[in-house]
Amino acid sequence: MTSKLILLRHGESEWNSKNLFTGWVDVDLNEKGVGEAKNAAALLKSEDLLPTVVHTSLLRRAIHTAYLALDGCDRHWIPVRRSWRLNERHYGSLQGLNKAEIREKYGETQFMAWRRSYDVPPPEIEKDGEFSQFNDPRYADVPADERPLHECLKDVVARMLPYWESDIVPDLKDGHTVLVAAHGNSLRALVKHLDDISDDDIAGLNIPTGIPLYYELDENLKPVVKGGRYLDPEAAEAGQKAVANQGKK
Ligand SMILES: O=C(O)[C@H](O)COP(=O)(O)O
Repeated sequence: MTSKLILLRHGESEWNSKNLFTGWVDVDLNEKGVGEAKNAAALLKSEDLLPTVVHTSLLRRAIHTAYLALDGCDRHWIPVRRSWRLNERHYGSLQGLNKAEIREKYGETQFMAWRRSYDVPPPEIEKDGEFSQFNDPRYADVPADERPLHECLKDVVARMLPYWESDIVPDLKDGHTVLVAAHGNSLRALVKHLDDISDDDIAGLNIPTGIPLYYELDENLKPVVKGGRYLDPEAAEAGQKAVANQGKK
């Protein structure tokens, strides 16, 4: 028996369009992002891929996207599970800063090391800084020494995988069609795991906003088709290029 897993990065956010590093800052979708989330619903419906359970992060852009995508295919009533472990990568002291300005100031190599290297985290954020979430009540249950002040992708893999194993895998094994509505880098971490992508090669993988990526998984929860399948491959390719080029304008 195979399992059905749908990964969905939130639609474009207010800060995506302003080209700002976002990370754990809780910004909402912009109008385009709302449209993308509604379009994701249409894509799911057209393939009869109707989720029976949804997992989201604790950030409103993913929560809002999940709601719109589910509402649009009449699945607004399914069980929802949320975890900080699906949050975007914590972008440390870069949160709130403009990507093009950071690229200009530090150069392409450092900029890309912070964005896409596997194990170079951006600088730590000050705990009480303007864009810090250290004292946000939604993370009160996360032990203080596990509440990140910055993260590289390796850190995201380390905090996301326990949730995959403890909460998502059991739903897949129970036969659910699982929707994971999350973020560019938490989904890169999950795709790295699913497709067994090397630490070097993951640098080249970008996830577009708002386009469902469907994986059929075998009994060992390995993809039947490596890389899965975007429900709108053309739009996904354009979206991936746009993400790759962020900071260049
Ligand atoms: O947190 C952010 O700024 C993004 O949404 C993900 O950014 P990245 O593609 O620059 O890693």
